[in-house]
Order: sequence, then structure tokens, then C-alpha cells
Amino acid sequence: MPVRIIDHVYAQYLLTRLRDKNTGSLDFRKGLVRLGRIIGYELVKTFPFRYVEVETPLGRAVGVDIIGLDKVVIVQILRAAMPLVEGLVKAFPNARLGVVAARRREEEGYVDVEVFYSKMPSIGVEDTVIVADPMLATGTTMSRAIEEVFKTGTPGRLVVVSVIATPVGISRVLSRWPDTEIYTVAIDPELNDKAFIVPGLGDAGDRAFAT
Ligand SMILES: O=P(O)(O)OC[C@H]1O[C@H](OP(=O)(O)OP(=O)(O)O)[C@H](O)[C@@H]1O
Ligand SMILES: O=c1cc[nH]c(=O)[nH]1
Ligand SMILES: [Mg+2]
Repeated sequence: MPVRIIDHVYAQYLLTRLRDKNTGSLDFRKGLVRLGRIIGYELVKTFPFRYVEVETPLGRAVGVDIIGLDKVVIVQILRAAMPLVEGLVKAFPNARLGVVAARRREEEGYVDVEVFYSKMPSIGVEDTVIVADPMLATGTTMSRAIEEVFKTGTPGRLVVVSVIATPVGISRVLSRWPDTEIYTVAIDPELNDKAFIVPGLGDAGDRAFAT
């Protein structure tokens, strides 16, 4: 299923706090970290697992082993994804990390994206690649980041993790990479003339890092 909304009530509560214009940058950043952790745990639920036996200090127990947790690459798109990924890695402590430093330039009627720096670990068909960015607005930034992923390798699974997405951003990604799984906490209906998500939460990077 290409788009998954994390409707967990605590995720919705945290999003509400992020949307509130009176939430300061420290609480905004902490809210993104907590959302990253929740989304990460939701993602882990989609990994295959097998039953195993384990020796405890006092006997034997049947448990589970999750398959593929050591084959995860998390790519963060600076700046706003940094706190989100800080939470995500709690669910994937062994993840290899990639980075894309990008800045969106809102021009009249279109959005351009500059990528200043991009560094990816190895990426192979056995990997799940998670590309994280709180805002999936026009999808221009996410598309550039996904291009960087495929320049490096072709993952078995490509997951986009966002906090607020739009129908435009979602279709921008899925039209080019139809097998992508998109996780988001909300889908907001529209973009204003500056390509900001409405109602959205404002500029995520500026709010997280106090401009
Ligand atoms: O889907 P798009 O239309 O490309 O917009 C989404 C991007 O816009 C913002 O980045 P910005 O360039 O403001 O950088 P920042 O995160 O450092 O604020 C946001 O952090 C996303 O990366
Ligand atoms: O609403 C938006 C759209 C793009 N980037 C943001 O940070 N916020
Ligand atoms: Mg910004």
C-alpha cells in the first residue's frame, strides 16, 4: 500500500503541537524526534520476523528475531529531517546513514532545489532505504534526494518518511518511483503561491532551528 498515514493518537497529538505557531524551536525539535521514533516503530512492524529460542539465565524461552533490521539505510535531507532522523534511528540503531544537504528556492510559480552536498553509504537490493523529510510539499526536494539514492544503488525497498505530505508531493514521487512506500502523519490538501503546505506547520527547518 503506497501511502500509510500514522494515525496513532500520540503521533496526531505531536503533530498538533508542531502545527501550533506558538510552539518554540526546542519543543518543535523534540516533537520531531518523538515522531521519528513512533514512525520508526511503526515501520519495524512491517519487517519480517521468525520465531527463535533463547537461553535465559534461568531456562529457555521462545521469542522472535526481526529480519532485515541490519539492512537499513536512513537518508536525511538537511536541515529539517535532522531531528526526525534522530528519532528514527532509535528504531534502527544499526542503520547506515546517508545525507543530502538541499535548499528549496521558491520561485514565481515553480520550486527549484539546490543540492550542496550528498553522501550515501553502499546501497544494495537487500537494503531498505528510508528517506526522511518532515515536509513532502511539491516533492521536488524528495525527488532530488531519491535521485541521489539511485545514483548509488537500487534498494530492495524504498520508504519515504514524512510528517505532512500533499497529494501533489505524493503523486510526484509515486509517478516516478511507483513502488515507493510513503509514511506520513497527515496529508494536507493544498500548497499556497509560495509552495508552502496549507494549513501545514510553516517552514519546518526555520521552526526547528529558529531560522
Ligand atoms: O516538497 P518540496 O516543495 O521540495 O518542499 C519540501 C522541502 O522544503 C523544506 O526545505 P527547505 O529548503 O526550506 O530547507 P530547510 O529544511 O533547511 O528549511 C523542507 O524541509 C523540505 O525539505
Ligand atoms: O510548508 C512547507 C513546504 C515546504 N517546506 C516547508 O518547510 N514547509
Ligand atoms: Mg526551510
